[in-house]
Amino acid sequence: MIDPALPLASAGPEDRHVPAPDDPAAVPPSPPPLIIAGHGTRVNSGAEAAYELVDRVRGLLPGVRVEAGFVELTPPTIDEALGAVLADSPAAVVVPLMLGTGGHVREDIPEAIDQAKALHTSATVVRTRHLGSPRQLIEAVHERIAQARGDWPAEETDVLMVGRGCSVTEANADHVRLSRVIFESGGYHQVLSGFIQVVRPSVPDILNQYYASGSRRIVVMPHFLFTGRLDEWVRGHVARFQDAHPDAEVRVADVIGPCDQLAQVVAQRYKEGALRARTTMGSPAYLAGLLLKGRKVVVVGGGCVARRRVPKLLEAGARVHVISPELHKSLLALAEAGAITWHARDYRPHDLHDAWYVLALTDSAEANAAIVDEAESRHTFCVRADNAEAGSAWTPATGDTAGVTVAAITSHDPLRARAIRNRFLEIVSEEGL
Ligand SMILES: C[C@@]1(CC(=O)O)C2=NC(=C\c3[nH]c(c(CCC(=O)O)c3CC(=O)O)Cc3[nH]c(c(CC(=O)O)c3CCC(=O)O)/C=C3\N/C(=C\2)[C@@H](CCC(=O)O)[C@]3(C)CC(=O)O)/[C@H]1CCC(=O)O
Ligand SMILES: NC(=O)c1ccc[n+]([C@@H]2O[C@H](COP(=O)([O-])OP(=O)(O)OC[C@H]3O[C@@H](n4cnc5c(N)ncnc54)[C@H](O)[C@@H]3O)[C@@H](O)[C@H]2O)c1
Repeated sequence: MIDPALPLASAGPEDRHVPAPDDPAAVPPSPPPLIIAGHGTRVNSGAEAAYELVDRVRGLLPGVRVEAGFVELTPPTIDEALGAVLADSPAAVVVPLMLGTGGHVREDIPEAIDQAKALHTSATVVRTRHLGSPRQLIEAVHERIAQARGDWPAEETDVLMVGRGCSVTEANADHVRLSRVIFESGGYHQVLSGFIQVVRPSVPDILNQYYASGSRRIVVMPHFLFTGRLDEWVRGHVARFQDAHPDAEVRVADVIGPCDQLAQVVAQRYKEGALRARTTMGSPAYLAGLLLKGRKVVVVGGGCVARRRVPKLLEAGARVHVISPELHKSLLALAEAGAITWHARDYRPHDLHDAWYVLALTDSAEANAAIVDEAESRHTFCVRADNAEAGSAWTPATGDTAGVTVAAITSHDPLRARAIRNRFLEIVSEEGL
């Protein structure tokens, strides 16, 4: 039976489906939006600082939609902010704006993501690592300590690094580790850790310990992102200590604040997450294994890209015709040996007659466009080396080992495909799979 709706003759190039500008296939996918997942605060200046940071991150990520959501106290909530972006985008990246790995990172933020995803089930949401203590934030801490220290020499200054304190041991241990890093990289007399809640030693514990050991110049560094209640509590402890010990001097450093370094770390986390979001979505290409044995393949252009691809076509047993006024040395050797057929001239219409697969590999955009047009009209898959989106096939990075061919294909990131292919090959031989 013949479906009357089907054309009986193959469509000419003029009938090709040209994607409309609003067709999602016509435009490259936009980068996933970023949700900065903060804690929230009752203190207005803290909330303002969080939004100042959001603006700074926007400056570092042009073209990316950047929004904020909060665990509590400051609107909107993380699931509200995430839900709003998922209404317009198939993927999003959530960066926890948290220094440590406490309950917010482990439970509250994942729960908020699950809540938003329940309403957007096909969405890809990547949650990145928390901020931790990368180089930029250590630098910011040293700057805050230096500002507070003023004219005190570093080696005569004792530093109290104040962490929030929580019920997750690893998070508290990370804070103690950070103090060690600050000590070794800052040249201070001593650096000890104290906590504002849940665990000890407390801020007064350490201040008293410092005093008892003879310290009289102490910088207290509230290791928090923005001003808020915790920061106020630290200042309260210090004021009481000062009243009781007027012969000691204690200077309280500023919190990290919405500085450039913090914005850079958030942007860096976002980029890691955006890469994973892409990975989760995969390449837009459908990967098939072509059995080319005895079938005609036309390669137009005989330069560097052809030199890389022709040997693989020959390994698959294809009858390779290369059309090109000049040939790369290694291809010339293949032509002389009779392994390929060389047509020593420019591409001409009808050159693709009888071809099963075509590669447009010239360095002329006009020639490549004409080749793709002819291939389209013949319904023959065609790679276009200078403009992948205009072709109808992409070449994966491939490699052979132990009776298997592995292939990796990305989306316009051939060097990454190559690196992944290489790792695949290593895994196959290392693990004897
Ligand atoms: C994997 C590999 C397979 C192979 O070729 O066998 C491959 N490209 C490789 C290398 C490579 N490609 C480029 C450079 C130089 C640039 C650099 O150094 O960064 C190098 C390095 C080199 O040449 O060493 C540049 C480049 N590539 C494409 C464009 C045009 C565009 O994106 O629009 C441009 C810009 C051209 C320009 O500027 O004009 C397009 C494509 N390249 C693809 C495959 C397809 C899908 C890949 C995927 O998405 O996973 C796709 C989409 C279509 C296609 O061509 O089939 C192979 C490594 C494997 C191996 O090492 O064995
Ligand atoms: N897709 C990829 O992996 C990839 C990698 C590198 C470069 N490129 C791009 O692909 C194209 C080819 O790259 P290359 O390094 O092989 O270039 P190249 O200069 O080494 O080779 C181009 C070949 O095309 C031939 N040619 C030019 N006009 C022709 C015509 N009208 N008909 C037939 N043959 C013609 C030339 O004689 C030459 O042999 C370039 O546009 C380059 O920017 C793509």
